[in-house]
Amino acid sequence: MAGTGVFAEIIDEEVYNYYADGEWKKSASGKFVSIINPTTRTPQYKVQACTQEEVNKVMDAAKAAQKLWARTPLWKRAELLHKAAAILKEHKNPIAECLVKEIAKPAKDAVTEVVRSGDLVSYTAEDGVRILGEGKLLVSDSFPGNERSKYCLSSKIPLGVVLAIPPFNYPVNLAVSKIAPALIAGNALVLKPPTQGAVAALHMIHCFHLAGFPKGLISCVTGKGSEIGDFLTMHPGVNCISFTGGDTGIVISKKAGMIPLQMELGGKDACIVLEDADLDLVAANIVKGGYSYSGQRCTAVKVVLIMESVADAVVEKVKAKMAKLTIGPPEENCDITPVVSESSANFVEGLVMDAKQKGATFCQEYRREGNLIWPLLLDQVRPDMRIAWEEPFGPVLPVIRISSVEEGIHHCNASNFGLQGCVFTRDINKAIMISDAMETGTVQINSAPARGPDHFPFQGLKDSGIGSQGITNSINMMTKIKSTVINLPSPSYTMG
Ligand SMILES: NC(=O)C1=CN([C@@H]2O[C@H](COP(=O)(O)OP(=O)(O)OC[C@H]3O[C@@H](n4cnc5c(N)ncnc54)[C@H](OP(=O)(O)O)[C@@H]3O)[C@@H](O)[C@H]2O)C=CC1
Ligand SMILES: O=C(O)[C@H](O)COP(=O)(O)O
Repeated sequence: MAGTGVFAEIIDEEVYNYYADGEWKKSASGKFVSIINPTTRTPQYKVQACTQEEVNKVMDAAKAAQKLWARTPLWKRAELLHKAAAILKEHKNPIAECLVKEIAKPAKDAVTEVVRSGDLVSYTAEDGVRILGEGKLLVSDSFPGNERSKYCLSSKIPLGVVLAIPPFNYPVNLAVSKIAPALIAGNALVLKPPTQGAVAALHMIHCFHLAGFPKGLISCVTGKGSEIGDFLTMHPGVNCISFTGGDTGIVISKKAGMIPLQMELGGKDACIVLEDADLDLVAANIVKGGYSYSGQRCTAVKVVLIMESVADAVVEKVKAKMAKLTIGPPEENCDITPVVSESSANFVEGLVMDAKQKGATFCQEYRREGNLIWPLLLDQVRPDMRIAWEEPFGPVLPVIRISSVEEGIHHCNASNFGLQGCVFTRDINKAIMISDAMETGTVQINSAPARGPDHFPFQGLKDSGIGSQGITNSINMMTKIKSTVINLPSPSYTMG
C-alpha cells in the first residue's frame, strides 16, 4: 500500500515529504499542497510546499554531489540504475495505486506504466554504457592544408545539474525518461513532479534512494509549478532543463538562461485515412489512439482527416467499437475514466459546446458526471470549430471529411503543433510521400501515434517541442562534447 512498508519514511503526519540530501524532509514553509482525486473530487494526498531557500540548498547539494558522481566509473553508475529499476518493478503495486488515486489512470495501465519505467531505466543503463563508453578520434590531414600532425580525441561529458519537470499524465514514466539519462551521463538530477502525480513520483524517487545513490545527487522538490516553477527554471544552478507538458514549456523556453533545453509539448496528432485503407484496422486504431487513458496522451489521435468516400463506413465501425468501451472509475479498470481535474473537464466541455453551436454531428449524446466525460466522436467538424485545432486532452475526437489527400496534409500542417501523425493506406509509396509532406516529428504508417517503444526517437516540430527524446537521444542531449588535441612535433602516418 502507498506510504507504508518501505515507503513509510516518505510520509509524516499525512503529508508526503520532499527528498533532499538523501533524506525525506518536511518543508520549513509549514504549508502543503493538496492533491485532489479526479474520481472522488476530494483531497487524496498532501505534499510539502517547498520554499525558495530549500530549492537553493538542493541546488548546492546537487552541484557538489555531481562532481563526485562524474568520477564514478560508468559501470558503477549503470549498476545502481539497474538496482533502482529492479526495486521500482518490485514495488509496482503501491506506485500504481498512487497513479490510480492521483490521476485516475486505469489500474492495469498504472501497473504497466511502472513496469515500463523500470525497463526504461535498465535500457538506459545498458545504452549509456555503450554510448558513453565510446569516443571519437579525428586526424588533421583530412582537412585541406593539414598534415597528419594533430589527433583530436573527443568524448561526452556531463552538463552538471539537470532539472526534470514531467507532466501529470505519465508522472513516473516521463520522470524516469529524464532521470535515468541524466544520471548515467554523470549529471545530478532535481525533479519537480507535477502536482497531480507527485505522490507516485515520490514513491518512485524512494526506489532510487533504496538503490543507494549518493546523497544530494537526486532530489525531489514539491510545490505548485505556478509558485516554484519560475524560481526553479531560472535558477543559476541549473545546467539543463528537460520539460514535458503544455504551453508552459514555451514560457519556460523564453525565460531560461543559456542552457540546453529539451521540450516536449502539446500535440494535435492527425490521422489521415485514404480510400484504400484497411477500414477495420483504421477503426481499431482510432478508438485505441483517440480514447485510451481518456485521450490524455500527448500522442493521442486528436483529429481524424478522412476521405469522404470511406468516412461513413469508418464512422460506423468506430461507433460500434466505442459502444463497447467501459466507462467508470480507474479502480475498476474502466477504459474511460475521469479526466484529471474539473478545469480540464470544463475545458473539454467548452470545445464540445463550441462544436455543437457550429453544427458538428454528435455520434453519441454528450454526457458528463463530475470529471467523467463519456467518449464522444464528433463528425462533420469544420475548420471554424475550435476542436479542429485545439488539443482537448479528453475523450472527444473530431472527424473532418476531406476530398483530397492534399487537403488532409494542409490541415495537418496548418496546426501550430507538429508532434506525431499517422496515415492509413495500403500503398506504401503514397504513405512515404504523405509522411514526408507532414510537418510532424514522427509519422506512423498504418498505426496510431505512439511514443513507445521508449528507445525510439521522439520529437515535436513547431510548438510541440525542442530537441529529441528517446533513450539514446536523451543521453546525448544531457552531455556535451569535450575534445583533447594531441599535437605531434612532426606529421605521423600509421603504416600498419
Ligand atoms: N510532447 C510530449 O511528449 C507530451 C506532452 N504533454 C502535454 O502536456 C500537457 C498536459 O500535461 P500538464 O501536466 O497539464 O502540463 P502543464 O504544462 O500544465 O504542466 C507540466 C509540468 O509543468 C509544471 N509547471 C507548471 N507551471 C510551471 C512553471 N511556471 N514553471 C515550471 N514548471 C511549471 C507542472 O507542475 P504543476 O502540476 O505543479 O502545475 C507540471 O509538472 C498537454 O498539453 C500534453 O500534450 C504530455 C505528455 C507528453
Ligand atoms: O507522453 C505521453 O502521452 C506518453 O508518453 C505516451 O506514451 P505512448 O504513446 O507510448 O503510450
